[in-house]
Amino acid sequence: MSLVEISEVVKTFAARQRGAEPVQALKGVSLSVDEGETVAVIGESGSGKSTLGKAALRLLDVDSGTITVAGDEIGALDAKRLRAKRADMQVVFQEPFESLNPRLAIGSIIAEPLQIHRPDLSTTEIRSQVVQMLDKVGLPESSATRLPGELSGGQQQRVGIARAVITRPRFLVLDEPTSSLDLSIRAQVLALLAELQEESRMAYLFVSHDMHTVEWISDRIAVMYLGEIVETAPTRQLFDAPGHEYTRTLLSARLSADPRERHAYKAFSGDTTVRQASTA
Ligand SMILES: Nc1ncnc2c1ncn2[C@@H]1O[C@H](COP(=O)(O)OP(=O)(O)OP(=O)(O)O)[C@@H](O)[C@H]1O
Repeated sequence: MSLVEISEVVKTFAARQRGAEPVQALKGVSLSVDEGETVAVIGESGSGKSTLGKAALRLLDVDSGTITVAGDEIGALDAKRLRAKRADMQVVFQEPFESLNPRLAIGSIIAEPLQIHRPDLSTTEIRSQVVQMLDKVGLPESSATRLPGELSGGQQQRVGIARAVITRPRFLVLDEPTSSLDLSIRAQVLALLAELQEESRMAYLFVSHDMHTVEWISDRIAVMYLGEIVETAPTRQLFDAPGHEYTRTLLSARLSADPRERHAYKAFSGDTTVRQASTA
């Protein structure tokens, strides 16, 4: 059994506008992630990638299906056990600044998960772990007293990563963690994520629309289209010999979430469901 087992997950959202149809964001999605493995989820905007990432951590409840993380079916946990389980499964979002409290010093932000999950630790122990963590993510110790707004985007994302891994989770969801960063900084942050994974054997579910990023970081790739996984394959195999026609379109278009580039999909002529959707 894999560290993370997602099985037949269905999630429907009520329509955002009155009178519109509900959105079936996940239509029976199954996916597994092993210890030490990075599985990327790719697909165009609105295909359900973020919903899958959130469901995998029970940041939202699903309609049906099961998600097991390190032996616990997270949908079945009561509030107290779910809270404890959060030490084991964490998330890094796309916009570091939006996910950091602008009024808290960096040291306090990174310490917070430890204060919640490790009440046995003394203030001195927590402080020492925060200092070690700053070093590990490549930030100077002096940044502990700074506010998020005083750091660059890349440094802010290092803080987001430090906060996510300080409780030594076994499973990390990374939702476009480098999309808001400049290319050179992006490479550094990806290298940091790879290094952390190598040390701790964390399982990564890596949501992205950037083919270059996923080619570099992932072991396997799941391709999502309109709430379904249409193909899962080892990264090299997916790039060299994509099995599904939609994947081929994604690769040739070097998918962008930018709607102005959506016209690329008009060229797609895959199976009926996909063709109908791409021209809708
Ligand atoms: N809270 C919500 N209420 C209603 N609809 C939602 C909600 N969250 C997501 N959706 C819809 O569910 C579908 C999947 O959204 P999701 O954000 O998972 O896609 P995505 O592939 O991550 O897209 P992006 O790359 O733009 O982040 C979309 O049609 C979206 O509009």
